[in-house]
Amino acid sequence: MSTATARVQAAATTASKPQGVIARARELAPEVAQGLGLTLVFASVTTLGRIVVPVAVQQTIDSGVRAPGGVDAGRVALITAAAAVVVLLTMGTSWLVNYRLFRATEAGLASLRTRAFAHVHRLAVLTQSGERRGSLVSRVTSDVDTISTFLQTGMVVLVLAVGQLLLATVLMFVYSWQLALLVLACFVPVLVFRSRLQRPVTRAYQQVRLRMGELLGAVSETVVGADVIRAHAASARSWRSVDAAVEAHRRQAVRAQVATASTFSVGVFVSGLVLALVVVAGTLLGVDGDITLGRLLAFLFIIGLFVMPVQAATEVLNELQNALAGWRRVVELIDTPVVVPDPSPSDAVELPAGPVEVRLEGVGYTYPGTSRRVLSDVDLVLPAGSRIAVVGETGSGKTTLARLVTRLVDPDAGRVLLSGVDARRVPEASLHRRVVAVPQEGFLFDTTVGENIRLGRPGATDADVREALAELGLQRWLEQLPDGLDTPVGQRGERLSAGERQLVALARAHLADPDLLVLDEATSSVDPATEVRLQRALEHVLSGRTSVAIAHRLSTAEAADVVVVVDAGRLVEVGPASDLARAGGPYSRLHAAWTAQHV
Ligand SMILES: Nc1ncnc2c1ncn2[C@@H]1O[C@H](COP(=O)(O)OP(=O)(O)OP(=O)(O)O)[C@@H](O)[C@H]1O
Repeated sequence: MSTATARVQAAATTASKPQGVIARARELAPEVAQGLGLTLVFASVTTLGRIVVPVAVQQTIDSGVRAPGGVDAGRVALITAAAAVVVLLTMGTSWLVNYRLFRATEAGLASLRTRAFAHVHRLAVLTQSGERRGSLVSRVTSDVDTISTFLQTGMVVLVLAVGQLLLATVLMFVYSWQLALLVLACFVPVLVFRSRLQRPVTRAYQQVRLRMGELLGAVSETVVGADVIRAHAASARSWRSVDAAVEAHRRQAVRAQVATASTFSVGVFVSGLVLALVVVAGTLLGVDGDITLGRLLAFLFIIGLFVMPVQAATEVLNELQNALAGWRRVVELIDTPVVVPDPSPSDAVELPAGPVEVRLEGVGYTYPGTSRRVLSDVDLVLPAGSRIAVVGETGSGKTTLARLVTRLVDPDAGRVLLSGVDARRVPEASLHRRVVAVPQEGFLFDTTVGENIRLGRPGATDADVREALAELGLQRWLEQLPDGLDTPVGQRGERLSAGERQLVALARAHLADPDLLVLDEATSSVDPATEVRLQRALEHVLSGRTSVAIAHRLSTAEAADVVVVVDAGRLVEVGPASDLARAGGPYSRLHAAWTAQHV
C-alpha cells in the first residue's frame, strides 16, 4: 500500500467516528462554533418564554378569575400584560438565536466550501478524472447543503426541543404528578415505537435520494449527449431510460411518504388520546379537590409543549444523521492527500530564469489503483530552447510523459529535473507560470474570446492580447470575428469551430510566454485555411523556448530538433527526424504511414 493511500485510509478511519467527524469539522469550519455559548443562552431564554403561556393561564384562572374574593380584574390584567411582555421578549431572543446561528453557520460553510473546492483543484488531475468528478462536485455542493440544513434548522429545533421537553416535564410534575405519570406512561412506548418506525422511513428516504441521483444522471446524459442521440435516432431509447428513472423515483417517493404518514398518524392519534385521558383523569382529580381548574387547563397547554419536541426531535435526529454523513464525506475529501504536494518553504527552489532544460532520470510511472507500469526506465535530456516532438502509437504513454514533465503527476521511480531542479521542489504557482501545458481540447470558458486568451496572463490589456494575436499572424482572423475580442465563445467554446478553439488555446499559451511549453497536438481535422493558420501560429508559439509537442502530424515531427519515439511505455528511439526516418526503426514505419496518408 502506498503512503498516500495509507494516509487517506487513516484520515477516513479517524473521521469515521461521530466524535472524530465533529472534532475535525470544528477545525475545518471554526466559525460555526463562534459565539455558540451566547446563542445557547438566548435559546434557553426562548425556551423559558414558551412556558409563560401555560403558567399565565393557570395564574389568571386560579388567582385572578377564581380569586377567593371574586374576579380580580387588576390581577388578570397584570398577569396578561406580564405574559405579553415575556412573549415579545421571547420573539426577540428567538430571532436572535436564528440570526446568530445562520450567520455563524453560513460563515463556516462558506469557508468549508472554499476549502473543499480549493482542495479539489489541488488534487491530482487523476483523482479528479472520470466518474469521480461528479461525486467530488456533489460533496462540495449537496453534502455541504445537508450539513447546512441541519445546522440552520435542525440544530435550533433540537436545542429548543430538548430544553422544552425538560421544562415541560418538570412543569407537569409541579402541577400534577399523577397526570404527569399518565402522560409519560402513554408517551414512553410511543417513543420506542417511533424510533423503530423511523428506521424504515430513513431508509426509504435514502432510497429516494438514490433514485433522484439516477434520475439526474439519466436526464443529464440525454442533454449532454443530445447530438449523438439525434444523430443515431436513439431518442426513443433515451426517453425510455428517463421514463424508467422518473417512474422508479415516483414509486419510491410514494413509499417513503406512506411510511412517514403512518408514523405521523400514530403521533397524532396518541396526542389526541393523551389529551382525552388527561381531561377525564383531571376532571376526576378536580372533583376530589386534587387539582385546580387553572392547573388542569395549564396542563393541557403543557401537553402541547411536550408533544411538539418529541415529534420534532425524531425528525431532526434524522437530519443529524444525514448531516454527519455529509460532514464525513466532506472531511474525507479535504483530508485526501494531494498527490503532487507543494514543497515545504525551506525545501522550495525557484526555476532559474530562461528556457528550461528537461532531464528525466530513470523515470517510471504506474497510475494509482492500477498495476501496469505505463512508463519504465525513461532517461532523456531535452536541451534548453530545443523543440521536441514525442511520437508513438495510441496508448504508448506520450500523454503520461507530458504529465510528468509538467508535474501533473510525480514519478514513482526516478526524477524529473527542470533546469537541474527536481520538479518536486518547485512551488506549484511559480512552476505553472513558467511551464505551461496546452491540452488537445483546450477548455474555453463561457465568456469572450479576449477573456479566454487573457487567462494566459491575468492582467494583460486588450492591446497585449491583440499584439499576441498579431505575432501569431491571427490579426485577419480576429477581424473576421463578429465582435472582435468581445465575441462570446458560448459554453465550452461551442460557438467557435474546433480549429478556432485551438487558435484561442495557442494564443493563450503565447500570451503566457512560458519557458517550457508542453503541447498535445489536436487531432481534430479542420478546414485547410484554419489548418494553415494553426501551423503558422504553432511555429511562433514554439519558437524561442523549450517545447515538447505530442505530435500527430508529420510536419510537427519533421520541424522538431529531436524526435522521441515511445513504444509500450519505453523510449525506443531519440534523434533528429531525418536520421530516424532512415534508421529503419519504429519512426521510419510511422513516417512511411504518415507519408502514405498524404499521397
Ligand atoms: N488516468 C489514468 N488512469 C489509469 N490509466 C491511465 C490513465 N491515463 C492513461 N492511462 C493508461 O496509461 C497508458 C498510456 O496512456 P497515455 O495517455 O499516456 O497514452 P498516449 O500515448 O498519450 O495515447 P494517445 O495517443 O491515445 O493520447 C494507457 O494504456 C492508458 O490506458
